[in-house]
Amino acid sequence: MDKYKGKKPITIVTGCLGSGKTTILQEILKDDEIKKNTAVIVNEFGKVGLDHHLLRKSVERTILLNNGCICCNSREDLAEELKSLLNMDEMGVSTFDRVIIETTGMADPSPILFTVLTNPLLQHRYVIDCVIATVDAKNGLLQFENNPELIKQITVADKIVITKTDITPEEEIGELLKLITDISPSCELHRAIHGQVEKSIIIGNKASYPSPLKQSNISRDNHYSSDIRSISFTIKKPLDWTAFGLWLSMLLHAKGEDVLRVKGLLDVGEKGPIVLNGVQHIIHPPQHLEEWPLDEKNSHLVFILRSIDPQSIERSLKAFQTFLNTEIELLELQAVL
Ligand SMILES: Nc1nc2c(ncn2[C@@H]2O[C@H](COP(=O)(O)OP(=O)(O)OP(=O)(O)O)[C@@H](O)[C@H]2O)c(=O)[nH]1
Repeated sequence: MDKYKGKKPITIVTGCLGSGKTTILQEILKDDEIKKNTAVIVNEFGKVGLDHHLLRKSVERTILLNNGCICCNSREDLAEELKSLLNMDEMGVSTFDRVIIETTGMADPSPILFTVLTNPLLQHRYVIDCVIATVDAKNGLLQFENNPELIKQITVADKIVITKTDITPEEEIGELLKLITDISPSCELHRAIHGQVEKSIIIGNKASYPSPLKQSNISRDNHYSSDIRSISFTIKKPLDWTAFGLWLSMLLHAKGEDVLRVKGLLDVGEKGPIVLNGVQHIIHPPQHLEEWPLDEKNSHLVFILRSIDPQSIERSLKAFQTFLNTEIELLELQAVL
């Protein structure tokens, strides 16, 4: 990759919770050439990241950073992973041409840029190729109101991909596009339905980052809104999917706006699990996987909540577990701030 002067390009994919980052990566990584030459770093809240299981199906070289949020604290873990990838590449153990970093939905991506641009070794060996922000057409207007990090993501991004245009009226998309271009008049705009994008949007950009304007956004102390918590569960036995659907509908009916994200890999007694995916009031059509992405077959369920006591979710789930015909165990309770 001469145009990068021997440096390995990094693409950062950011975007609000559930805005379609993993879906785009899964699509891109179907390309054999990209799959072979790409290392993926995924940052998720909590111990039970689910996205990396799904991405690992595409690329073996998928690393989960779950020690807090990639956007805050020290980014030493990210720096260490990037160095260790270089070591493996040099030893020929696992070679790669490019890194894709998927941030959490809550992330301000600028500390990632800061890490790469200020660490002497990383600066010498990597180049930030491009920052892509996904914006959910269906939830975007609401997310603009409630999620300050979306504005940071948009201001830092070189390219914005509007997702879920298939389920959003054109007028809403128009309103959203206007907001985005008001915030970032020079960004490139693209649309994606179910992750289908031109691969050149993600791969093969020119190493133009950072522009002086965007560099001024880079700081370490940006943070996301407080009162956000995550809670995750393991579920030991197959659960009753219909009863679970009922429980979840009740929860979202009562509190949907503050259930920022729900994700699950659920054993419902079939050969493979169901991937559950919800953003606020919207539950996307569950995906039935042919097989489990890992040897371990326990169900996992993760909630990211705003202004909701996570333990109330635990109490409610446990009270309902007889109907779910299973046993729910708390895996982790994380105060994000
Ligand atoms: N209808 C529709 N659904 C989509 C589209 N893109 C993604 N989805 C669905 O939206 C849900 C969330 O997508 P993900 O790719 O997991 O979102 P994410 O940004 O990686 O989520 P986090 O990592 O939790 O922030 C999934 O159920 C996807 O299938 C789209 O263009 N149209």
